[in-house]
Amino acid sequence: MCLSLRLFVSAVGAVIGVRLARSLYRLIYWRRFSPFRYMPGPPNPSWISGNFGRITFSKTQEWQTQYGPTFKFHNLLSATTLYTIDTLALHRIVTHSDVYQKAPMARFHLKQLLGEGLIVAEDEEHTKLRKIMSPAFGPSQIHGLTQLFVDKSLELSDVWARQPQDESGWARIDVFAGLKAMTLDVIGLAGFNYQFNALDDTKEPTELDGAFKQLFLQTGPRRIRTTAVLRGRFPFLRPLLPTSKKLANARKTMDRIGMQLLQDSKNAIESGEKVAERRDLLSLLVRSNMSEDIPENQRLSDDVVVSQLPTFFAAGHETTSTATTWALYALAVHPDVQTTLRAELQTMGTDSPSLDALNSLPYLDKVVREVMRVHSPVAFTNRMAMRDDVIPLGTPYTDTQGKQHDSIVMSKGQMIYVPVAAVNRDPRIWGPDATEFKPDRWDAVPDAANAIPGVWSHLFSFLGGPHNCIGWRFSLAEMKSLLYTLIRTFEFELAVPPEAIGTGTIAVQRPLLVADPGKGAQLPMRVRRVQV
Ligand code: HEM
Repeated sequence: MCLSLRLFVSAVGAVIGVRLARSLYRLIYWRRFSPFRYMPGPPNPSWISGNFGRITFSKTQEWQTQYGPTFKFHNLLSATTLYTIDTLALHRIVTHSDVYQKAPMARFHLKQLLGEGLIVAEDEEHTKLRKIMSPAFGPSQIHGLTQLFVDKSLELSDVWARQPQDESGWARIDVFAGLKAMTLDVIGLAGFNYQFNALDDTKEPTELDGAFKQLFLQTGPRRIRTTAVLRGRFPFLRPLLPTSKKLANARKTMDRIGMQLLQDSKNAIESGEKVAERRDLLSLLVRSNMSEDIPENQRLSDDVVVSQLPTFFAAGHETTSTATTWALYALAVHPDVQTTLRAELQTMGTDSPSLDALNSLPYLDKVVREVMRVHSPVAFTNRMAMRDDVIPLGTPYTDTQGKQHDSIVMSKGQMIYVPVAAVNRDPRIWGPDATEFKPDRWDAVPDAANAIPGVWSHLFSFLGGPHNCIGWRFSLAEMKSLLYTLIRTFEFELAVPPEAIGTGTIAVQRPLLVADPGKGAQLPMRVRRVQV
């Protein structure tokens, strides 16, 4: 072996040795000295996988009943993870974004997919991006986009009306697929003035659609997935384990098309012609970035602007289609609510309501809030402590030695599971019927709900603090437009028993068939035109 190769192998060996020693030290530390060692929580079934893979909503509910609102579980490689639905603790976690951030491993994976988007930025970079992007998501912008939301909802209802029907007029439709196509078309046009044409089955999928699908493919050969996990977990392995070729090609296509779209937006803005017509988020972002309010040295580079496209795509499209799918599920399971909602919507004499008109419908508003509470589309997120801290607790926990704690001592590196859906369904806040779908509960919001540190409606669905969902107004306007159009036009029933519908274990809670999860997200429904 030549000298340089020997030196290289020794250097890699030394790095691996140091990393392993550090991991071992951390493990011994967590086991013997961590403030978490006496925190209650489920037993660790495996040193390698911990409780990972078993963490479903119902499992965490079981643990909550057994161990209380604050407990620990074990993640991969037995990493201790804090679980808490204590609203005082969650307030500190989401509002102190200098201390509690997405873990480096999560950010690494997100960056691989999305580039330098808002969702991966932290600290000053995040503040800067958020300041430039916020105007694109403000109330007047969303008013302007509502016509697009309604037009696309009408297009979806035309597609559904054309589906084959039985003799009573019922069609069997996977509503999730239709809603996904609709929200894809919307995010293309509203996000970056791009026609995906997903609702038009006479058109071939676009090149950008293909690139995004490739990028966000959940599955892939086991070797590729394992490599991705190793690259995320052990940064020093990254130069030795290259990313998948398909992923790299998809990113290249996306960046190339993104640059073209950005150039189009810049040309339109500079020529001054279409400024008033261009309402897409990208054009607004470009305009905001060029405005005099933003000092030259604070402006975003083209690469960073283009990186926001996959972020809009990832964060803004399946979340809203998932939420609306669950709304149709809830309305099918509660036909009385569906009938009351339809009666309210039919009082409006137009197919094309404005956002103000949609917002003036009180029952629609209650239904949307209740869907976002019971069927929170993002069930959880994660944070890591970037430095030592103490988290106050509203409800103290008793450790396994019988000692009571009114705060949690956090060490740098401590992982936290932020249980969004569990907070929205906490019986201590919403009462014993917390898991039931009852839109009328919004006539009298319980006082305890005021403590939920969420940006919207006493709910945690869009999170709170500096990283709250920037697209919450966008999403609610789109969802209301969809429900307005679809419920006025069609009746909905489930095509399978409610127990046959489940959810996966990933953060976005898509519906799937319990008997056939391999087929992916779907919600088969019976749909027919409203009988007059
Ligand atoms: C029902 C629909 C939606 C739900 C439930 C939802 C939920 C969330 C949640 C929980 C977060 C915080 C994630 C975290 O920090 O760990 C988030 C962040 C974000 N969402 Fe949404 N979202 C929805 C729709 C949208 C839409 C329509 C867009 C854009 C068009 C969008 C764009 C974003 C972005 C860019 C972030 C990152 C914000 C930041 O870190 O400052 N979301 N969303």
